[in-house]
Amino acid sequence: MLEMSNVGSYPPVFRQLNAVFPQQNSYSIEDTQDSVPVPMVDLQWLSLHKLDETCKKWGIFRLVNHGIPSTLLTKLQHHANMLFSLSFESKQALITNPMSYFWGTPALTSSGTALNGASPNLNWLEGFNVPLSQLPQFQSEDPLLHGFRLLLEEYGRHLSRIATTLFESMAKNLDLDPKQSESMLKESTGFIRVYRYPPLPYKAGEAWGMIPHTDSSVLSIVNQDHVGGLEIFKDNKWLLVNPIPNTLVVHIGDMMQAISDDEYMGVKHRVRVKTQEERLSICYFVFPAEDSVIHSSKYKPFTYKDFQEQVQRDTLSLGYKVGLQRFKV
Ligand SMILES: O=C(O)CCC(=O)C(=O)O
Ligand SMILES: [Fe+2]
Repeated sequence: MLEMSNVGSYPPVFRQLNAVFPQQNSYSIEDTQDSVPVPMVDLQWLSLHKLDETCKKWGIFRLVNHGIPSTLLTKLQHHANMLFSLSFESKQALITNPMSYFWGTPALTSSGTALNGASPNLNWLEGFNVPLSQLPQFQSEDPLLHGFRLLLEEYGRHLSRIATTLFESMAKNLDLDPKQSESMLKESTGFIRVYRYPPLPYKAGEAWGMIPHTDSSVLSIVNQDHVGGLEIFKDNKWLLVNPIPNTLVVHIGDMMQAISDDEYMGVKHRVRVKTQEERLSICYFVFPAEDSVIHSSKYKPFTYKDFQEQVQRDTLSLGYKVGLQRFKV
């Protein structure tokens, strides 16, 4: 149950309507959403065939036997929760370069600041952006932050191992040009985003933790807590991807979709917020090298930099990302 004393930890924009917390959920996820049997992929006993089929049919899968100790997952979640529960002002002061603290939108500039602009869509979330390759530069005397950094580094090493194994297997399945593959996963392009989705005050009406989108990444790997709220758009329905302990959720990102010539398609997803419970998720994204050209029979040649700039323009002018459609041949 949410403590009123925690309200000072939320960015002010999420507090103004917080005078009264509702006693009951204004809606129930279970009423409107089915839980969906997203396929499981076992990393230890990886079946290339199953992986291929799942990427083609779903664009998303659950990953088990990933080799991340459950104690690391628990410790990281615990640390993230402690950091989020600090006051808003402390987070602004403590989460500094190369990390950044953002809220209201998951769309960030390349330096990690929130791209709020004129966007009419307030996403009900706050987060820490962590560029993994720059993390060693982050120095803090604060023991909580120092511990957080060490955990992120350890977690980042696992995620980079997992993303590499998955990507190499996908590249084999798709018979990708090794030159193209080489620029897709760079040590320098791994990011972690740690999100907290505050509870949605009853009076705030409709708001999404994250509005519907596909990810701009090559691959994204999501570690969600027990609360739930991640939904995917499949067969013309929004379906809940309920949390399963020690199980990650892997998304095919736009860049993987492009180099696979749309054989693997990312699935549109969103995050629903609850009225009484906040949700934590820890997401890893890997992107291509900025300047390497992405070739595809379905899209005009473009670099990830071109793509990101287009996404930023659309986010500012329209309030959402158009994505790969902008590059269709
Ligand atoms: O928090 C989540 O579960 C999903 C986050 C997400 O979709 C994203 O950052 O792109
Ligand atoms: Fe996403």
